[in-house]
Amino acid sequence: MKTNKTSIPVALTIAGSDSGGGAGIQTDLRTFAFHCVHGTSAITCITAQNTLGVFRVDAMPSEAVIAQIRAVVEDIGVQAAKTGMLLNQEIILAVAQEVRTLQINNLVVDPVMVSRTGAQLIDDDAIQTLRHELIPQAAIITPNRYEAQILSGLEIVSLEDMQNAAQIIHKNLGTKAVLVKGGGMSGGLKGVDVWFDGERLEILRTKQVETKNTHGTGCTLSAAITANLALGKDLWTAVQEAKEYVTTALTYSLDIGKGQGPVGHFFPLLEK
Ligand SMILES: Nc1ncnc2c1ncn2[C@@H]1O[C@H](COP(=O)(O)OP(=O)(O)OP(=O)(O)O)[C@@H](O)[C@H]1O
Ligand SMILES: Cc1ncc(CO)c(N)n1
Repeated sequence: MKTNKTSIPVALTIAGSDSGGGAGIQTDLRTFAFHCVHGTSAITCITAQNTLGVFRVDAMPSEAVIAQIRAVVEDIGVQAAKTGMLLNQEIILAVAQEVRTLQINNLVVDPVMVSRTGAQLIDDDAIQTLRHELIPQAAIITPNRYEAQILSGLEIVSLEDMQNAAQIIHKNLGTKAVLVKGGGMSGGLKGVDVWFDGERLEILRTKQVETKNTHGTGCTLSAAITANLALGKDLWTAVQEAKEYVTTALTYSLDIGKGQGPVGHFFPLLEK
């Protein structure tokens, strides 16, 4: 039997491993697969994590992160890439240098700094390096409420605050577009995101999904944007379709573990 020689877009995720499979590398690769995009990865750290929390984090040596990125880009090539949990200043610097040297385009930076519950995940030096070295190379960054507060210097409680923060971040940080995510907002703003690209200020609204199982929403959203860019979609279309994807994944979220379960990606199969 002859094999089908399939040409397929390729995306790269530079992120941490989540042993519970709900966020990080695991959900990124799953998201790429459900977009029919071949997923490649550079692992930055290994978390011992489940639906209840993160119990241990081990960083990879920055040389190992560099080697993974080079192995993928120099042989296979990537149409788009995303960064997730980069953990420390040394890894952020290494990633920023590789992105520059290898001329990785269509870069989506999910600036994982603070969890949706408000806990800071990386130290202050690392935040400065993310801000000055990596974010200026991004096509889009996707901060949650708390990350947008750090990057803009604004306290964010209202939709107007989200809009102002998106504009300040765009002006000060040199990224092409900003999506401030509303998962950490209260009341009717949960699920409302704000987009700014220097010209258009848009509000992405969706129905609020009533579930405690929201683990991995941020990773899924940025991975879906990356997959859509790898497929050749423009940035705004990539974001709109990714927002629809994460909303559907939330409505199919998985009731596993004793805490916050992950969003569910199997809906295209379940809906058949
Ligand atoms: N209950 C909800 N209903 C609808 N949309 C939601 C809900 N919770 C989060 N979202 C959406 O999920 C996406 C991720 O946003 P969120 O603010 O949760 O990111 P995050 O904090 O980076 O996520 P994570 O928990 O993975 O770290 C956004 O599009 C947000 O609007
Ligand atoms: C590995 C990893 N990356 C990102 C997040 C943020 O959701 C997480 N909890 N774990």
